[in-house]
Order: sequence, then structure tokens, then C-alpha cells
Amino acid sequence: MVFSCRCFSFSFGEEIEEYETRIETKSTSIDTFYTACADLNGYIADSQAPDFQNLAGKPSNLRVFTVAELKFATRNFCTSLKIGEGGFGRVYRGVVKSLEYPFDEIQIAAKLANGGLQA
Ligand SMILES: Nc1ncnc2c1ncn2[C@@H]1O[C@H](COP(=O)(O)OP(=O)(O)OP(=O)(O)O)[C@@H](O)[C@H]1O
Repeated sequence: MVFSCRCFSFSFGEEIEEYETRIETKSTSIDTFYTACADLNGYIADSQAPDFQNLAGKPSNLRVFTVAELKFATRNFCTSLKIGEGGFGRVYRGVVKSLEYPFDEIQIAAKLANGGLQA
């Protein structure tokens, strides 16, 4: 399980404009990316084989980020913002604006999966 609060992983899709999540097996993905929350953990625990499309439509406080937003947040995955590296990719810190309180900044960690940015 990759998700934890304000920590997330993703990879670039071939022609999609949103990040993918990697959940449980880290090889299953959907074309949207979410911040983590307790709801997601509960949802996955309730299902051995989650339906990711339904997950996308499930009422929750999950936030969807576009590729552009995550690039902006991490200054295009700037090397100086790298905070770690796992078996599936490098992790970068970044900052996003709170949707509820636009003057508030939220520290995030974002993983760029190995093989990302492939044509
Ligand atoms: N939220 C976070 N805050 C600070 N550092 C983090 C955060 N998430 C990851 N890191 C750093 O990035 C490193 C790699 O994290 P990652 O989640 O990729 O580990 P992993 O689960 O072993 O990787 P993988 O799933 O790719 O095998 C961590 O050891 C840590 O140093």
C-alpha cells in the first residue's frame, strides 16, 4: 500500500493528463490521482479487488491532482526537492494550495514512478 496522508505515488500515463495511483500491488493503476485519507484505507480494506472506476466516483474528501499541478508543486520534480527513493521511483517534496483555505500551503510528497515521462 503506497498511500499515506499527504504522501502519494504516481506515474505518467501515455496520453492522459492526470497521474495514476498505484494501490496494493503497485502495478494496478487508474487515470486519476488522489491524496490519501482514512476513507481510502477503509475502502481498500473492505474489498480484496477494488473497482477503481467506482472508487473515482465514490464520495470522499480525496483530492484529484493533474500532472500540471504536481509538476508545479514540485517545480517539475526538481532534483533539489528529492527527499527519498523507493523501489518504484523517486519521491519529491512539494507544496500545494489548500482548496478550503487558499492562503494555506500544504506540504506534500509525490513519487515519480520509474519509467515516468516515457513517450
Ligand atoms: N511523506 C513523506 N515525507 C517524507 N519523506 C518521505 C515521504 N514519503 C516518502 N519519503 C521518503 O522517500 C523514501 C521512499 O519512500 P517510498 O514510499 O518510495 O518507499 P517504498 O515504499 O520503499 O518505495 P516503493 O513503494 O517504491 O518500493 C522514504 O524512505 C522517505 O525517505
